[in-house]
Amino acid sequence: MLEIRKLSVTYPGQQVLTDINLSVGTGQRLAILGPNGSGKSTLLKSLSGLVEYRGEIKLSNRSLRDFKRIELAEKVALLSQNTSMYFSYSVYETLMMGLYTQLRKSFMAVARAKDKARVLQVMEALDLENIRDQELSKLSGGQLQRVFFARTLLQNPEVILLDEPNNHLDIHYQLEMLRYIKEYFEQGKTVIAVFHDIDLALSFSENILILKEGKILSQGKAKEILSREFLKQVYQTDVLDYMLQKHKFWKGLEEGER
Ligand SMILES: Nc1ncnc2c1ncn2[C@@H]1O[C@H](COP(=O)(O)OP(=O)(O)OP(=O)(O)O)[C@@H](O)[C@H]1O
Repeated sequence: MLEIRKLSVTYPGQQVLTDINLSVGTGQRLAILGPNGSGKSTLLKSLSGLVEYRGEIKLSNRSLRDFKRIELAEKVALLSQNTSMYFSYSVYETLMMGLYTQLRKSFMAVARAKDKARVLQVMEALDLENIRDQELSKLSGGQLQRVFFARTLLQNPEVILLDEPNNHLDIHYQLEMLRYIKEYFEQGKTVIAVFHDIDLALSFSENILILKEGKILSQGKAKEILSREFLKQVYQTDVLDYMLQKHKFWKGLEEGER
């Protein structure tokens, strides 16, 4: 169980999150939506101990502040937008690093055959074998995103935080990633993900949280909280009208117009 009470974050000269209260049960999935700059990434960063915060964050009844850095890395993994620090490593090396927290637990400080087999399995699932020896600096945006997603999976944490996991991915990989995340859910992992694409967010989870200007505007089941007026208020645009226009195009395809 992840419990957040009166969480506030201030960057120099700017309060970014204010009085966030939230509980996410073990094995639950939660989609976070909200306009640019509303504090979504900052919320994920505070849950992974990367920013200073006021208030309290508890994981399994223990304050995040009481975890040692490496202990927290074993429990919480963040797939973030900022991944440039690994650029001189190969795909395979990066994925092996994802296993680091697991290897620490074993008596041997080297990867066991079982661990290497897991890396190979995840590489295969995410179509990464053909680029296993390439440096990260030479990959496309979508390949990179898959590498970092694979690395997050290999960390095998209790809580997975995904910041726009569908970024750079074509439709095939977006759906593959959703499938993978669902498998995680079935294994009792808590997954919290930030989305800009509302459709993808809804495919990911019926539980949603809407942030605006650093505050929780609403939280609950999508069917209960999303309305035309509410979405207009969140995004300052008629989201429903846009969705219906899109739908007409697909309906036309289905009905053999093209
Ligand atoms: N390291 C930082 N130092 C100072 N201000 C920051 C920092 N990171 C983010 N901010 C500011 O905090 C606010 C919230 O940023 P955050 O990245 O959390 O929003 P977001 O909802 O994830 O945005 P987006 O949808 O554009 O990714 C923004 O005004 C941003 O400029």
